[in-house]
Amino acid sequence: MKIALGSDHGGFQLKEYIKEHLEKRDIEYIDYGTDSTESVDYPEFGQKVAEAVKNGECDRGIVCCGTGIGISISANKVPGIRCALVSDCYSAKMSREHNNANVLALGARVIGKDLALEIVDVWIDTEFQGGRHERRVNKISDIENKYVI
Ligand SMILES: O=C[C@H](O)[C@H](O)[C@H](O)COP(=O)(O)O
Repeated sequence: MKIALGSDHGGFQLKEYIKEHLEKRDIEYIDYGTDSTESVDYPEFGQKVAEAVKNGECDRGIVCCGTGIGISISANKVPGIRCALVSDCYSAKMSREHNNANVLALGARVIGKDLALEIVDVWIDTEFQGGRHERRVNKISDIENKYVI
C-alpha cells in the first residue's frame, strides 16, 4: 500500500511523526508537503493528496491541519474522494468498514501524537466491509455525479 501525505503548517509536525511511523511499519508513502512550519494554505495540500489518490498514484491518503477541518473539506471537493475527519479509533475503523474512506484527516491541534498514530494504524489496517455499505457509498457517488460537469 502506498499512502499520500499532506499537511499545512499546523499539521506539519504530525505529518513528520506519521512518516516516521510508516517507515517503521515498512509502508511506502509520498509526501506532498508542506515542508516546514511556515504558514501556508491548506487547500493546496488537501487537493494534492486527493488528486494523488484519485489518479491512482497512491492507494490512500492522510492529511493533517490544525483541526483537520479545512484540509478534509478541501480533499472532499475532488470527485471520488471520501475523506473522513477522525479523532478516535472507533470512527477510524468505521470510516473504513462502513464508508470506505480513502483519505484520513487528522487535527494536529486537537489530538496528541500517540492517539493520532493509533488512529493511523487502525485506519490503515481496516478493510471496507461492502454489502449494504457498498450501496450507500454508491449513493454518495450518485450525488457527486449529479454535480460533476
Ligand atoms: O481548518 C484549518 C486548519 O485548522 C488550519 O490549520 C488553521 O486554520 C491554520 O490557522 P493559522 O493560520 O492560525 O495557523
